[in-house]
Amino acid sequence: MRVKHLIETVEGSAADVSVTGFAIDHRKVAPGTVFGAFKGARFNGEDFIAEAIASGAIAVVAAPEVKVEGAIHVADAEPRQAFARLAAKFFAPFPDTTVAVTGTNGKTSTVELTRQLWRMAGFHAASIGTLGVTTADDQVSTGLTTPDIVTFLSNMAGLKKEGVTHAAFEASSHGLSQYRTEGLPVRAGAFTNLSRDHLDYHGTMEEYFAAKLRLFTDVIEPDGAAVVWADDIWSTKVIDAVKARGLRLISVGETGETLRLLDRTPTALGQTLIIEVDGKPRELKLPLIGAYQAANSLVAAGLVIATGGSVDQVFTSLARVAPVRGRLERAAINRAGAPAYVDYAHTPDGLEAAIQALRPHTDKRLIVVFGAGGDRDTGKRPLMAEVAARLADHVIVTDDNPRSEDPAAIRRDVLAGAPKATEIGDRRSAIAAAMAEAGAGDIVLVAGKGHEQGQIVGDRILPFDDVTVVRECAA
Ligand SMILES: CC(=O)N[C@H]1[C@@H](OP(=O)(O)OP(=O)(O)OC[C@H]2O[C@@H](n3ccc(=O)[nH]c3=O)[C@H](O)[C@@H]2O)O[C@H](CO)[C@@H](O)[C@@H]1O[C@H](C)C(=O)N[C@@H](C)C(=O)N[C@H](CCC(=O)O)C(=O)O
Ligand SMILES: Nc1ncnc2c1ncn2[C@@H]1O[C@H](COP(=O)(O)OP(=O)(O)OP(=O)(O)O)[C@@H](O)[C@H]1O
Ligand SMILES: N[C@H](CCC[C@H](N)C(=O)O)C(=O)O
Ligand SMILES: [Mg+2]
Repeated sequence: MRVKHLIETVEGSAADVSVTGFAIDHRKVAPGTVFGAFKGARFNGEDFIAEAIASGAIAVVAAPEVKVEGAIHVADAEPRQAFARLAAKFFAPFPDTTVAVTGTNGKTSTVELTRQLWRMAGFHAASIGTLGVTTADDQVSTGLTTPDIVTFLSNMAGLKKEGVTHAAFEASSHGLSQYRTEGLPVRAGAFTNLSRDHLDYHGTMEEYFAAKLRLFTDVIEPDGAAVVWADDIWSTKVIDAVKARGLRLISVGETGETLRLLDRTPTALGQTLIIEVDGKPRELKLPLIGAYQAANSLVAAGLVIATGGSVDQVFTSLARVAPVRGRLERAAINRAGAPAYVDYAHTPDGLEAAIQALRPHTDKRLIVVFGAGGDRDTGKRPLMAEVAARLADHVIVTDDNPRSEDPAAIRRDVLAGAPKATEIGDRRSAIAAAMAEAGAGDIVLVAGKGHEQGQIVGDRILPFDDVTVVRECAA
């Protein structure tokens, strides 16, 4: 591709130069690369412009006031957004039908369920998010929920080349505020919920919400659709923005209008839902437990309907969905017969949802093991503990990715919200204690890490998998 096909304003010989790729890290620049120079949390990409040009960058996307010598300066007050638009032109084409999911909790679950529903409808479908890039025959981890813009767009283009026609991706608030998932046409977007998380980054709930709202005000195509979980306290604001923009609205939940949840009855391995569609009640036997999984299933159903799926087909498929890795995953049953579940709950609201999901499945004790991550919102720590102390019978506080922080100090922050909890720093010992304690009829919940395969201590990732450890402790 030549420069003139990307940047119309360039004239003369520069317009005929070949563009070979895009990079936001100067160390990845090769001859012919377009370099994006952005101010970040740790570095200022503008400091690397000269080095990028020396390595062969032919154009630099940067703020207007920045000095660029020896390459084309694509000046924009929002350089990350301008870079996303250009990179998308370079990497296109993408899967024809692309949808995004935002919200504090439920993004991974919803994109994965959407992928499954599309697949059951006969489409070649994929999802991108915390679990990596998932297709019917492959799962490749990317490390972050929304990887950087270059990885994101090249992954999407790669999926198209593999024949994927339908893709659902997670739009995290970090990703949205850094324009990490932009540039390609988004046919529909979904909002799952908003509750406390990531205030270390966003500062206030209002700012955090504003980052998520951009999906609806800026990112979805003007003639696209929005699926909104209607029962959250922030949902009205999302619905107002969707209506103001003239997007097609699909609302789901007890107060939803498109798919209205009338009743929910837990069963041994799932739940029976009564959902009103077009004025008529329909029964659905969902093979997943917990109110939160019913919510995510309905949002996924909304996305499939928003992109042309039939209601009948969606309902038939929902009865056959497979569990999502690390979300209320039944990992083992101990010698006394107590089941142990692994769940990715890592916010106060998520922990509440996970415990509430399991409550109907025991009339005895519920033992919860959890911790809080280092280098993340510290304010959520005591709040998670308060939830656990209020809703569980025994709380064991342990470590969960301390990262650069002192694990004992993190535990102290957590324990402030649950003074009666047991403290066992080592995660394996904490899980072992819970598994040893659980008697017949009890339930163990190991929360916080879900699918994760490592414990991040300092800058090392030590292999650790909650499901494996639970199984070892049950044996
Ligand atoms: C706070 C945050 O979100 N940081 C992310 C962000 O970094 P940044 O833009 O602030 O980058 P920076 O490191 O300060 O560098 C600034 C610029 O200089 C460039 N640079 C830097 C150094 C150098 O030698 N040369 C160079 O060119 C960088 O490539 C960058 O463009 O952009 C980077 C690349 O896109 C990400 O890797 C990085 O994620 C860090 C590692 C991270 O931990 N992010 C977490 C908090 C995160 O984003 N999590 C959410 C999950 C949220 C959820 O689902 O709950 C996610 O979407 O994964
Ligand atoms: N709809 C929901 N309402 C409340 N809690 C939920 C909901 N969906 C999921 N959760 C809780 O959040 C946890 C994480 O779910 P999931 O991975 O789907 O969310 P996510 O938004 O992708 O999270 P992340 O921000 O880490 O990417 C679950 O294990 C569960 O405890
Ligand atoms: N996407 C979330 C996941 C948190 C998972 C938990 N295990 C932790 O490390 O805090 C984050 O990066 O904040
Ligand atoms: Mg996720």
